[in-house]
Amino acid sequence: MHSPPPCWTQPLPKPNEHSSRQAAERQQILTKPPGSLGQLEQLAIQLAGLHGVEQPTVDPVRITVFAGDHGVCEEGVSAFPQEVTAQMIANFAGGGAAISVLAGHLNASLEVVNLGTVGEVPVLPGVRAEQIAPGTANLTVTDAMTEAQACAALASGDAAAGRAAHAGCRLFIGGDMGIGNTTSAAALACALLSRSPEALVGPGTGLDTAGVSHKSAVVSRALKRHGDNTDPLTVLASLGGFEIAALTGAMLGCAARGIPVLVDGFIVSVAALVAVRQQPDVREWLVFAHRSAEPGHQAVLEGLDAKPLLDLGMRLGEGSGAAVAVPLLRAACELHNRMASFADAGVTDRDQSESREGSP
Ligand SMILES: Cc1cc2ncn([C@H]3O[C@H](COP(=O)(O)O)[C@@H](O)[C@H]3O)c2cc1C
Ligand SMILES: O=C(O)c1cccnc1
Repeated sequence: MHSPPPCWTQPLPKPNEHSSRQAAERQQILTKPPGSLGQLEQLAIQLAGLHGVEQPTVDPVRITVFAGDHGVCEEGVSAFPQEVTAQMIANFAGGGAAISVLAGHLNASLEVVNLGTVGEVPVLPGVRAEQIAPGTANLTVTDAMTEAQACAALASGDAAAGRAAHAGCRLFIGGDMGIGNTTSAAALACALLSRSPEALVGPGTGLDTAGVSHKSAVVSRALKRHGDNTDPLTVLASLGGFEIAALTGAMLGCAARGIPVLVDGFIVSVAALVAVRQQPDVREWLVFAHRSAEPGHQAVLEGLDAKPLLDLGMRLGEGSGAAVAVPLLRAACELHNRMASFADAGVTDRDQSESREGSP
């Protein structure tokens, strides 16, 4: 009997309202016009509530990249061949991938979880072999995963959240690697948001216009086969991927353990959408890092009522867009924790001057 990890159904913790209130009050006494640090103020207050402290920090940061292959690649939906998934796992371990460089630059710990690739992956440092199958099934023909496989992937993600908690991490970034996964993510988003493939399918790694049309038709066939079921586990198993399901499990697992998640681009946001449909309370634990250039991302962000911090035209995945936003979260915390108050710095506050002006 396979079942999803406990975070799939158990109540998730709420942010600590007392700490957010304390942090909001602190923002009012720092030596700046109230609100002048814009979104950085809201970020510090949100992180304070999530960590249950007046003065939050996001370090140490954990980045976990989940990798898996997609059976739908046999429909010709990616500009790149499927063997790239396994090759990139080796590149993550070797330090040459974008996310490897960013993790080193940020002093964040990086782990890679291989959930199953067509190409063989040797034993590599930093790569966990958690093979479910050598890839999902072709989702135009049959369910991408059995429910047992989807549950195994959710559990892998939850276990990654558990390792991050055990290591004392205060911020989690999930990344994706899987050639063909923009097709799976678009199909999931169409099913959950009741949108047409034409609205959500994009070029992924670089399809031309004809390629995008073909990919839309592939997603249409998948949706026809799937039907109108919107149960999150059913949709995930039918149209998802191992790495997408693991990302969903990781986000729920992080919320369950009180770890905020910095959400990357299109793929990770779709995994977040699945998580939110299952457990709406997970939403409060998510900070959205960037808007991907993959056109479907905007609709997914709207479905999550999310306003991302950055819009850099990035469309890589791997957790790279989230990694790039880490310095903003660090800056928000540093400013919040280290700026002087009006009283401590001997700077006249607005109310003080008003009361002086008002006095006879
Ligand atoms: C060298 C390389 C590195 C990547 N790193 C992330 N992706 C990203 O692109 C893929 C999704 O796009 P599509 O659906 O068009 O295949 C995923 O593997 C995603 O992680 C990469 C893609 C390539 C080619
Ligand atoms: O935004 C993403 O996550 C993305 C976009 C294109 C290709 N891979 C990932």
